[in-house]
Amino acid sequence: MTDDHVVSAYVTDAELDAEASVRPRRLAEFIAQHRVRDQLDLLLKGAMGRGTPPDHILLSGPPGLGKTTLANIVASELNAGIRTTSGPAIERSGDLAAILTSLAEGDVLFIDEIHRIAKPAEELLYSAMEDFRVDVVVGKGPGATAIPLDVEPFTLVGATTRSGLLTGPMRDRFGFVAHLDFYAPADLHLLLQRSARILGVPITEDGAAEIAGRSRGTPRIANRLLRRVRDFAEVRGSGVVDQATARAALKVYDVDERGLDRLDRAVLTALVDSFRGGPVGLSTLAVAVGEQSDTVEEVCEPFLVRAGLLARTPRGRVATEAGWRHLGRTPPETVVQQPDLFSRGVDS
Ligand SMILES: Nc1ncnc2c1ncn2[C@@H]1O[C@H](COP(=O)(O)OP(=O)(O)OP(=O)(O)O)[C@@H](O)[C@H]1O
Repeated sequence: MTDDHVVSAYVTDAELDAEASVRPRRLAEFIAQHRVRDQLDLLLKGAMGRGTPPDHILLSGPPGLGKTTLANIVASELNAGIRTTSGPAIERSGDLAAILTSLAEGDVLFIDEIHRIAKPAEELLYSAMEDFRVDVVVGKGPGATAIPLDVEPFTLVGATTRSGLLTGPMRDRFGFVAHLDFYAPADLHLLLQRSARILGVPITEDGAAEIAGRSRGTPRIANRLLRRVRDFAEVRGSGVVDQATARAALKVYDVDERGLDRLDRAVLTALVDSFRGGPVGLSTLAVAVGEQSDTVEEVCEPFLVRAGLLARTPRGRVATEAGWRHLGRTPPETVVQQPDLFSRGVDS
């Protein structure tokens, strides 16, 4: 899914070049996620020492946290070539066989959204991953023949936002599985300073902190907000990204101090003001804010739930205590308590 709102974790095609300019190329430049970085470092160095390709690698986690970046880093660290494709792009097993048989020894094959690969292609991938060979079936019915083809030893890097949708046999074939988690504000602060340095944007400590706190734990959003604040600083300010500039710029884009945008706040406000905090059904809530149920469910709710501002209960959506307080209201005594997953600083 792609959409263009400023705090979306998804990338638009128009942004790809802007993203590429700040994308880390080596493991040492990859900010935070220390556990994953350490484990990958060992895996890659071990394999390089032995002169064999490392185990296949599965990266899971929400969009915008660095899976594509890590896949490219794996290839650079191994001094290997990389071929990139995605699950939905592989419609027939023949498409995948063509890619696999054209790989050079030691290449990295990166398959994004690997949970969306078609079943016949997935089965072909099993033998390629395990035995470095594929059986390509030629013809149909009783006359069909399987032609075995060799595949050069390679490393598959699979990325998925929905690891629960991967089949057991697929998951079992990855020797290394890593989960990327949301970034703590302190890590996004470092990331923003690095990006600002690369882009030649002067940024102050409090400017970086202001943007980091509004970035929903997601590097992609942090980098996007930095680009928007830079525009504001250059057009209406002195060119320096400081706290006041960041606040003024993000007000223009309707991103509040927790990273909620206009629609997120509309949902929360409707829940609190029109339904006394809920519970209320999704479709009723969607009508109240004049949006499709899908948009509320897929675009707003995942963040509101993760930020501990809204809870999904069997009886409907409810505003949590933090949700009431975020809008500056006093919650009723019976309100749902919900942990705030963002401010805990996961995995660092
Ligand atoms: N740890 C990190 N350090 C520095 N920059 C990062 C880090 N993680 C992500 N980024 C930056 O954030 C942007 C998004 O990262 P990336 O494209 O790798 O995310 P993704 O998880 O593959 O997202 P998607 O699932 O949408 O493909 C990139 O511009 C990348 O440079």
